[in-house]
Amino acid sequence: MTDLHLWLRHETRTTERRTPIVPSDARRLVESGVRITVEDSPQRIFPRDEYEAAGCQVAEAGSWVSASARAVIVGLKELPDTPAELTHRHVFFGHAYKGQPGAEALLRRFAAGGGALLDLEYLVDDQGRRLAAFGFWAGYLGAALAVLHHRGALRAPLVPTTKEEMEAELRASRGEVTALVIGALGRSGRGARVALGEAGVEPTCWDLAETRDLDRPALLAHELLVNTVLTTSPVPPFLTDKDLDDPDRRLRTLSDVTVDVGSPMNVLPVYDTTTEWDRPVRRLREHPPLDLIAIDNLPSLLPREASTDFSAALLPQLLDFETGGAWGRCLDRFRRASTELGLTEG
Ligand SMILES: NC(=O)c1ccc[n+]([C@@H]2O[C@H](COP(=O)([O-])OP(=O)(O)OC[C@H]3O[C@@H](n4cnc5c(N)ncnc54)[C@H](O)[C@@H]3O)[C@@H](O)[C@H]2O)c1
Repeated sequence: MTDLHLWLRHETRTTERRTPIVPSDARRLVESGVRITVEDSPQRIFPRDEYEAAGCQVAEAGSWVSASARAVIVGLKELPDTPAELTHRHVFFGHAYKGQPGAEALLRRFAAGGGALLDLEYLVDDQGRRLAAFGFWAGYLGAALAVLHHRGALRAPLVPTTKEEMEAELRASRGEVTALVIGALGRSGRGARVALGEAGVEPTCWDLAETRDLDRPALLAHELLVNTVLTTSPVPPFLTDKDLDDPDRRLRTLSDVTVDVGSPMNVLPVYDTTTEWDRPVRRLREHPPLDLIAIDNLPSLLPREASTDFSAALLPQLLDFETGGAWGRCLDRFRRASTELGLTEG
């Protein structure tokens, strides 16, 4: 028997239809003695009935603020701006350790309330490998949208779809295109290669070895670039404004899956705002044209597939919540970030 009480919160972003725990995995947790409360959420891809049938209790959207202190609040994306003091342990993607905009403010809220961020991005094994990630589907969609746009076949606004529908669109699209995937050996890179393959495109694949001494003319000679790198220390940018102004540039479509906008790790400091589902493409240059796709919630476009894979990876970690070393590492990372900001004593 465990004392663990997980509280699955509603996501405030209206386009966020994913969930980190799908009903079938919620059932497994309940069967192992975990108590689960699920907030009602109009946009979540799995309906509340399926969670109820799995043995979860249902609560109102946003009611986590008054959940018992020992409940662990589980979500994916950003918290609402209130309350100012965060008292619970929160499991989600905080984007708070790379100096991102809003990072310090979030950590201050935890410091003020005595709560803790257990950031899913830092849930790693003892070799530092991520244990649960959406990367594959992010890369898949980043490349899929790019190739569809490049071929004049992208419809906006974007709406959530299924793998079968996306695959059919990719197969039906036509047109020669030279594509480069950077970060090709990672999860997103693999997804990008699969999507391009479905579109009949064989991309050039670069990873660490190929960017150590960056061949800029070779990069600019591709028509489509999908960036899927995950950097933990600053590296020289892959593209600068000067490259964008190069009249010989063949690059026409840039899909940045990494979207490290505003972070010192950003390898594409040639734009400063993401693009969104209603206007997924923004023109960065006219002569010659260069279009940008930089959407930071790509896997939400395939909410069922992305949630199911993510939840399957998270389940063993949740079953191991009280004893798992991975959560201890997450907590250590949070404490280190708070100490570095002078919010807590080291
Ligand atoms: N846009 C979205 O919706 C979305 C969703 C999920 C993940 N992401 C982001 O996608 C990125 C990739 O995630 P992942 O799960 O694929 O990570 P990953 O660790 O599986 O793969 C990253 C790859 O980048 C490579 N790499 C690192 N530095 C490089 C460099 N300087 N040059 C070339 N290659 C380099 C690594 O060797 C690795 O193969 C992350 O930044 C993640 O936050 C975005």
